[in-house]
Amino acid sequence: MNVIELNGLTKTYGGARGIADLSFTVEQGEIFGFIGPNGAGKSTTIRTMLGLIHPTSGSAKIFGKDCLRYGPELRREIGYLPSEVFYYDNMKVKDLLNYSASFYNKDSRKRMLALAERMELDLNKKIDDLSLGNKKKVGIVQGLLHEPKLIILDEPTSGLDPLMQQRFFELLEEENKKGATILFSSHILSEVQRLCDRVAIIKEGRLIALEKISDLKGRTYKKFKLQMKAGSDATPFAIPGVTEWKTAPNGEVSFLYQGDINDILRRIASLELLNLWVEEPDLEEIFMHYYVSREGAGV
Ligand SMILES: Nc1ncnc2c1ncn2[C@@H]1O[C@H](COP(=O)(O)OP(=O)(O)OP(=O)(O)O)[C@@H](O)[C@H]1O
Repeated sequence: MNVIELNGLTKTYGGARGIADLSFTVEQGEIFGFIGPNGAGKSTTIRTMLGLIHPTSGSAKIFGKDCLRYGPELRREIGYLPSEVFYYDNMKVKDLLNYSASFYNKDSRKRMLALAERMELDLNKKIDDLSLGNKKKVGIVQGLLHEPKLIILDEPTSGLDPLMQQRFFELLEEENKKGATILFSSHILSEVQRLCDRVAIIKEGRLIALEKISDLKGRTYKKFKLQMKAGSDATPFAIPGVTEWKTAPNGEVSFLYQGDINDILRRIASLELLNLWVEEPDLEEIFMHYYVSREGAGV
């Protein structure tokens, strides 16, 4: 079953680009990464999905229901962590969380205590006195309090230290095992690599790729680094499939390659080399390729 379904979703802000013609689905039980550089349109997409802003055209459905028409009903089933959290600073953490819990027909007290303990959040502190990372934890507990079926996280880890990030990821994995579907928006690519099954890549408001993480990592790209003898000719590498071409003053050359591995090895064999390395690129390097250009060789 599709938990999220976007069809040609478009939002312009007074003529300026927000998002354009976005279509993708997220299935029940997935941890889905939503990746893009700053200003790509991630928050706009999420706010439209939550029924908080009106799309200019196209539609967004959650659990098969239109996000605008059924907004309030759907939001009860969603845990949302916005990229920036704002609170009434004078409140105590527990008062805020109890207030949030009162919107749902569940007794969330036990869950609140368990989540707060897990995330080392002091419920008796005033929100005013909390650091940025601790405020983020309030948002996390608030978002997960009602055991939502869909968890939408917009840049969730900013401000969390590495230990807390780890705890948070474990928590998300547990929620996912219990059946929650998760949409995780980020520009930090290693997070997506660690947690997600599939990823949508968005750039300048448009979807530019939709991939399984395993496909992205496994078969598509290899990273070559080679040290050529001085004065060697690099033209054998001016072929489609070679991107991210970089040269260093010591004659070292590196590039990403996508294509028939025999083809590139024959070209390498035609050169006089001092050294050669073949590595798995990390996702960062692969995504950079998407961000910068989708065409041709970089030689
Ligand atoms: N309220 C608004 N009014 C006008 N333009 C907006 C508004 N909100 C977003 N935009 C524009 O829409 C585009 C997408 O912005 P959005 O905040 O959705 O991107 P993002 O991927 O979430 O970026 P970031 O990672 O920086 O938060 C940007 O060009 C932004 O300037």
